[in-house]
Amino acid sequence: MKTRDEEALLSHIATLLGSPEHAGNPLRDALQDLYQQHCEQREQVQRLINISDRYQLLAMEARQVTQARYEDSLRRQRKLSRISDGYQALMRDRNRALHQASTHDPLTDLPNRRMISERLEALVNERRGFTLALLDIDHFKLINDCHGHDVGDRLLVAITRTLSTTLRDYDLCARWGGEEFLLLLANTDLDEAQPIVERLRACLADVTICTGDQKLSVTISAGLSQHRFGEPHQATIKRADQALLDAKRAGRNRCLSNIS
Ligand SMILES: Nc1nc2c(ncn2[C@@H]2O[C@H](COP(=O)(O)OP(=O)(O)OP(=O)(O)O)[C@@H](O)[C@H]2O)c(=O)[nH]1
Repeated sequence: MKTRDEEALLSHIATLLGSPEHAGNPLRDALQDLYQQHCEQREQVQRLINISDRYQLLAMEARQVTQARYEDSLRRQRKLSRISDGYQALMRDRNRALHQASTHDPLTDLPNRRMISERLEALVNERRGFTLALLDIDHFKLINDCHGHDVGDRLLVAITRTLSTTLRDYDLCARWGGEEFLLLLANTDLDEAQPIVERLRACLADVTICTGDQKLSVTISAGLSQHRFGEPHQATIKRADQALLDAKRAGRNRCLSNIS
């Protein structure tokens, strides 16, 4: 029954029950009880509906609070993970920069003494053959003294560029000291290394830089030595250094090999 019909019926019954005209009707008491009972049940149902509505409202509010908390925590987690990603990228960059700084020379960007020493030690441990060439710029002090340290630096960088482009991909060239470079020619014996270093010497002699209206170039001296199996790499370097000294003493601008 529709609520409006029910309301009309109840109102009609109430009118009937209140009318003195029906006071003696034998069905009046039964109708009165029925009316009473119906009204009580109606109130009870209404109370249940109210409780159920409140419960659903509370449940909905609880769901909304939970959802809001979940979204908030998700936002925080995303923010944290963005911060963590950024931090990790920063650490990666820092580590890369630190590694580069600890293994490379800042002026020329060539591998430094530490890096080539580690490579040499590895080659010795693996019992792989190699030849070393120690290169030294002739009279470099004169360049610094006559033209200044900045010009000396530019010349070092220009020489480095030619060294890097002239060598084979698998050779390694490191800045060994101020104006000294150490070339590692892996899997190469002295006979093969000599023409390579000679060619390099010729290329380096062609390197020029301009300062004012002057063009500057330099020559280099080189000492070569082949690694002997079983000896530490320092011994091979020492022999290359001795050959370099011989090249300097013999007048510079030449390559000499240590075959002793
Ligand atoms: N511009 C510049 N000069 C450097 C650098 N490192 C070392 N030097 C200079 O290189 C010069 C090396 O001089 P010496 O060892 O006397 O040798 P040299 O004048 O080249 O003479 P020889 O080796 O005997 O031919 C010094 O003047 C150092 O100051 C550098 O990074 N930049």
